[in-house]
Amino acid sequence: MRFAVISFPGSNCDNDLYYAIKDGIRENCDMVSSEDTNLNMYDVILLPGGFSFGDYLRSGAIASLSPIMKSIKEAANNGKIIIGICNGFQILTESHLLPGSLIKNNNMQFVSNWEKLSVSNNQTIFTNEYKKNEQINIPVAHGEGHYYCDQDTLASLKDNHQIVFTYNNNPNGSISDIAGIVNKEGNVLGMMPHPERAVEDILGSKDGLKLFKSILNHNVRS
Ligand SMILES: NC(=O)CC[C@H](N)C(=O)O
Repeated sequence: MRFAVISFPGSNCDNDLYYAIKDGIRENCDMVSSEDTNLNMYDVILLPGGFSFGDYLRSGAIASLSPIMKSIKEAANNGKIIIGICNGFQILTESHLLPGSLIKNNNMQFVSNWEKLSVSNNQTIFTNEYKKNEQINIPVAHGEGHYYCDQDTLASLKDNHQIVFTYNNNPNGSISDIAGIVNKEGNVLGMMPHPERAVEDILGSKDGLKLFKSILNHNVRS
């Protein structure tokens, strides 16, 4: 599989993500600028964490207007695999590739901690290596990580099993403890915690590695 990590001005987790793919699961990976427009050669597109465009306006709002976003939307509609982590999740909601939005943490503070997550849905492209309700340790680092959506959207997320990860000790006020969701079709994942920072024991956990390994079980040609 060919992976692309999209680098936006202000991304700061792009190298970590590149490392997780190259060294963690030993797959082909390129760094692609958000100013580029062609993603045809890639099977998996990764939007990293960081502070794209300084988080001005709202986190992810300006990045969602980048030249690369047209190709990302096309790729998503064609069923390619897309993952947005932290700022990447914010960019995906701002681009309406995922429902809802990320707003300021309830305590109005930046939170940087290890969090216990539950894998609420292990039947996805991203979680098939985990057990159902497996407890995993993944770090968070965000100021605008409170996932918010209206009640109809929440009901539809639940009905369609789109809630993939939940927090055991909600650090930001997210509705229904949501830490990560997929789109209805199941090919786009957004999550606030950082699996790419948990890919080897020396980092404190390698619970994030199974997320990237899960993708390899998906037949891209099917
Ligand atoms: N680590 C990150 O991606 C930070 C996300 C975002 N800029 C926030 O603080 O909410």
